[in-house]
Amino acid sequence: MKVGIDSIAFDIPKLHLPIKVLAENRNIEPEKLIKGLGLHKMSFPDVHQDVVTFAANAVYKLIQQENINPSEIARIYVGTESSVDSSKPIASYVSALLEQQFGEGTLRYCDTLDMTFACIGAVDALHTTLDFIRLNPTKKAIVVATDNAKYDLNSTGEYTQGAGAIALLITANPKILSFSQEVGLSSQGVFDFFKPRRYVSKNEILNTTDNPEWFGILENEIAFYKEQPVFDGQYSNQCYINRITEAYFHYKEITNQSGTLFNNWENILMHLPYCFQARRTFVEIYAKENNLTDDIKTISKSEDYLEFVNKTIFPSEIASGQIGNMYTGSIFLGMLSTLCYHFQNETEIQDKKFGFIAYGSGSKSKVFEAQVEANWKSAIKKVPLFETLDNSTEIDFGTYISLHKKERNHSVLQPKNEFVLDFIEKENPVLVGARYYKFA
Ligand SMILES: CC(=O)SCCNC(=O)CCNC(=O)[C@H](O)C(C)(C)COP(=O)(O)OP(=O)(O)OC[C@H]1O[C@@H](n2cnc3c(N)ncnc32)[C@H](O)[C@@H]1OP(=O)(O)O
Repeated sequence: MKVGIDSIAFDIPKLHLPIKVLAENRNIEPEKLIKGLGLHKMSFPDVHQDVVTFAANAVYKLIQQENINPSEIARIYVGTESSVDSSKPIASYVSALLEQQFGEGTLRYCDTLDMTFACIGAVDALHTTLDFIRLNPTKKAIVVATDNAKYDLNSTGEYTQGAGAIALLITANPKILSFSQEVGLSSQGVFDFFKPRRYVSKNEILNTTDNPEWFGILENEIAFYKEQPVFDGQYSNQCYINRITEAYFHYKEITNQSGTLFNNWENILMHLPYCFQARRTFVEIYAKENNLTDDIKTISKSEDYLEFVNKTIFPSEIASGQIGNMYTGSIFLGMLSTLCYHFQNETEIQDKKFGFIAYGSGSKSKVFEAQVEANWKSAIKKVPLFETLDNSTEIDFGTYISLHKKERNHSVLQPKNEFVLDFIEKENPVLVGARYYKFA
């Protein structure tokens, strides 16, 4: 029995800052970001948007697009590393919002859960959900990746920022992709990128320029939740390369393949923390598989490698360069970008294989395969990815800074037919920190 993705929907910020504007304001050569890292636009959430609204809107669109009876959804599993609460999962916010629209009790028998492992959490949610459908082939399940990839101002991560959610309907006999059961793995506990919970004094918090979100007061101390990670960029790249290379060769070993594994893949879908991460790192695997002994920089600039990248990796980069990092959603955004690219170009990819190379800091990589199914075109036709990107609204540098510092009281764009953040409770002691949402 085949199990995989039957339908896809997404929700992303409607605002972006052109990367050239960010570069000019940070005294960085724009060409470094555009030609060196492949960045064009950096999407940024409006005042009324957060990881809950992205997830709820993506799932709501998926349900409407496929005309699903919400009471038939057996599980909603969220992959995220931007949770808004240390106990209550985003999935429980999503099910409550769906019940607001479809009626109380409609999701009472739906299993809801969040999974966290940096950028690979949604791939973990996908794998456990594929197994669930293998055991329960008549059921429908949803996996949603949602994140806000927010970095400190002036950091090397700042130009890679982005946000949004991708929802996947997982069923037996799927229309779009069916997945292999085997998964290549590599994991090692490291500190390349993480988000420590910090307890700081009231003075420190009042003097910070970050405008962190507060969620609780412990006598003279304030528990402070910071959205931005602590990270070492170049070290995180090295961890990424080590893990993906080990997981790739582990997959090759457990599937008993002796030839060049990636030659079986029409496209390669990797975690893209920024647009060119895949092309800049896959070259290590490419060199090993082809027994190339030149230095990596020379191989990465070779005509053969560039031709290979254009065919296998470029389609996944199109959306990434316009949105930025989506953390858990990035690998699925690359997948959607690739499918929309083939649909637009009328390429026939039925029965072709995609290779997935996922990474989460901390660190873990998973490598696995999927096959394109017969009805992929009818399903992808419904997903307006490139049209949505073309309609994004440009903001200026001052607006970006005010959004980053949470200094604005009003949205830049008026919300339209979507779930929005209404308010966060600050007074009532038994509800302090509770987040309230509505459909606007
Ligand atoms: C979160 C995870 O998934 S872990 C894996 C990735 N880590 C992250 O995303 C953490 C956050 N990000 C970061 O810290 C940084 O953005 C990094 C580490 C990804 C990139 O670091 P930077 O120091 O900005 O860039 P770096 O020096 O590595 O690369 C710049 C590229 O632009 C190129 N470049 C520089 N100037 C120019 C120019 N004027 N014209 C064209 N290209 C240029 C460089 O040659 C280099 O490309 P190459 O190595 O392919 O030749």
